[in-house]
Amino acid sequence: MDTSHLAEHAGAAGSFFASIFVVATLSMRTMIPLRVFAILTNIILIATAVPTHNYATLILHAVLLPVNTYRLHQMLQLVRNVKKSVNSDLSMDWLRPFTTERKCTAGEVLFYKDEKADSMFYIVSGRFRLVESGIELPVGALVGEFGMLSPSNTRTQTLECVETGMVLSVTYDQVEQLYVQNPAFGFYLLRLFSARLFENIATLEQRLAHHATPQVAEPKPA
Ligand SMILES: Nc1ncnc2c1ncn2[C@@H]1O[C@@H]2COP(=O)(O)O[C@H]2[C@H]1O
Repeated sequence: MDTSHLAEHAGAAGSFFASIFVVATLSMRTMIPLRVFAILTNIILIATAVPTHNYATLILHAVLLPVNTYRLHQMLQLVRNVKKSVNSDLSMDWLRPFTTERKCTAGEVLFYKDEKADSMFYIVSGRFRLVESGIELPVGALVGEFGMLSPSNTRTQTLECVETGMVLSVTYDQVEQLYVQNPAFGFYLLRLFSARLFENIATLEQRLAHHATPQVAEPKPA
């Protein structure tokens, strides 16, 4: 039986469906649906390349399929870990693949107040202190997000290393990409930012109230 006609039809149908999936993939705005559609496109093109003996397409999509699958797995893991962090304030180890290590020695200043900001830090070890407020940041804390979200993109405080340690730095460009791709990460950042903002407002209110309290004069001895 001549199967060449069947192979031709399978190839044409496959190309038609693959074209639809390519358009769908390229029109996806977020990373997870984009990878899902890319994987479906790879599978269709592999399946249709076999009967038509289109080996170039077969090899290309056989290479792209594991790449897309791995990237999808990474994204899903990221979203899962971010959700855990949002719910229970767990460690942010999931951020590690997107960061650069930086060693800090005691006395070193990571950034100064009012300086232009382009990255945030995740504290891995050592001790770090915000100079103006005196707040000591624990291991596992993320610091430097105000610089990204404030209109002037400048630091609101100075960060000093008190005891030698290590931080992971992540650029705002990278954070913006994660923010757009993962609404859960964006939500985590907003919660962190607003919690600290409220804390700072409460501290300022306390200071103001303290200064506004009328000083009661000591009664003079008779
Ligand atoms: N109340 C707070 N507690 C912990 N960290 C804070 C607090 N307020 C500000 N910060 C951090 O201090 C950082 C100083 O640099 P940024 O302004 O870029 O970002 C700021 C926040 O990440």
